[in-house]
Amino acid sequence: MTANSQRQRFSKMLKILREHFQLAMVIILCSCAIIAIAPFAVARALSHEWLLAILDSGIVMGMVVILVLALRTGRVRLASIVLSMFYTTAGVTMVHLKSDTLIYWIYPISIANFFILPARYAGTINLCALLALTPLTNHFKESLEFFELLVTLLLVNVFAWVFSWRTEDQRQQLQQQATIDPLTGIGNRRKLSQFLETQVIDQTAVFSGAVILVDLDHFKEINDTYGHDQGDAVLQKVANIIHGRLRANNDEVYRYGGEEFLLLLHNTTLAGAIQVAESLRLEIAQTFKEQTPSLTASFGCAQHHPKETWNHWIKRADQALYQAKDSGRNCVQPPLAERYATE
Ligand SMILES: Nc1nc2c(ncn2[C@@H]2O[C@H](COP(=O)(O)OP(=O)(O)OP(=O)(O)O)[C@@H](O)[C@H]2O)c(=O)[nH]1
Repeated sequence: MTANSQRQRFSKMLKILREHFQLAMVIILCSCAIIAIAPFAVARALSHEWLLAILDSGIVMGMVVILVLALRTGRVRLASIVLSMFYTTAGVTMVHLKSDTLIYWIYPISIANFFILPARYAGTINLCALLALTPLTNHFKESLEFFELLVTLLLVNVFAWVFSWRTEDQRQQLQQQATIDPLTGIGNRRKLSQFLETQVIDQTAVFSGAVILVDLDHFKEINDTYGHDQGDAVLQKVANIIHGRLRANNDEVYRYGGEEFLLLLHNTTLAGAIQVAESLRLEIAQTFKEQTPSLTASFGCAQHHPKETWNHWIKRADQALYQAKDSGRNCVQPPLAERYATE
C-alpha cells in the first residue's frame, strides 16, 4: 500500500470517527480501559490477590465484548449504555471490595458517562452509583469526610450535566444551520447527503420509493424582471406549495440547487410519483399564471430500483428532468427507458 493511499485511508477513518462521535468514544474508552486494566489483572494474579485479579480480568473481557458489539452490530447507543453501566458497576464494586481509596475513580467515571451518553441517562446512572456508595459511610473516620465526598461528587455531576446540555444545544444549533436552507426553511443538499449516507451505512435500512426533481422554468427571467428579492419570495412560495403537498411522515423535500427542489417519496411507485408531480405542476402553474412572465416548473421522476446506488437513481431522475426541459418545459417525465411502461 502506497503512503498516499495509507494517508487517504487514515483521513477517511478520521472523517468517520468525527461524524460518529459516540462510536469513537466507545472505541477510545474501551481501548484505554483494556490497556490500563490488563496489566493490573496480571500484577494481582502474580501477587495472589485472586478476587481482584478475577474482577480485573472480567472488566477487560467485558470491554472486549462491548467493543465487538459496537463494531460488529453498529448498535452504538446500546453499546454505550451497556459500557457505562458496566464500568460504573465495576468501579463501585471495586470501591466496596478494595477500600475507599479507590473512591476517587468515581469522579472520572461520572464524567465519562456524560461523554458517551445523553445527559439524562448519564445523570441516572451516576445517581445510582452515588446511592450504591452510601453504605460506605462507616469506612470513613468522620461522617463529615464522607458527606464532603458526596457533595463534591454531586457538584461534578451538576457541572458535567450543564456542560453536556449546553454542548448538545450548540450541536443542534450548528446542525440546524448546516442543514437547513435559510431562505425556504427546508433541508439543503448537505442534509440530503447525510440522509442518503446513513441509508448506505446502515445496510438494514432499505429504501423503497421514488424521487422527483423539480426545476423552475426560465427562473432567470423572474429575477431579471422583478429583482432578486421578488425571486426569493417566489422560491419561498414554491417551497410552501411543495411542502403543503407532502405526506407528513412519508415524504421529504430538499432544496437541491438554486431553483431546483428534490422530493423523496417513501413507499411510492413511479406512477404514484408522476401523479404527485403532475398535481404540483398544475398548482405551480395556477399560482403564478397571473404574473408576467408567468412561472411554470419541469419535473423528472424515478423509482428506486432494488440494489441501485443513490447516485445512479438520482442521475436517472436528473436525466428525466432534462427530457422534460427538452420537451418544452412545464411537464413531467419519467426516465426515458420506462416511459412507455407508465403510459
Ligand atoms: N432570487 C434568487 N435567485 C436564485 C437563487 N438561486 C439561484 N437563483 C437564480 O436562478 C436562475 C437560474 O437560471 P438558469 O440556470 O439559467 O435556469 P432558468 O432561467 O430557470 O432556465 P431553465 O432552468 O433552463 O428553464 C439564475 O438567474 C440564478 O441567479 C436564489 O436563492 N434566489
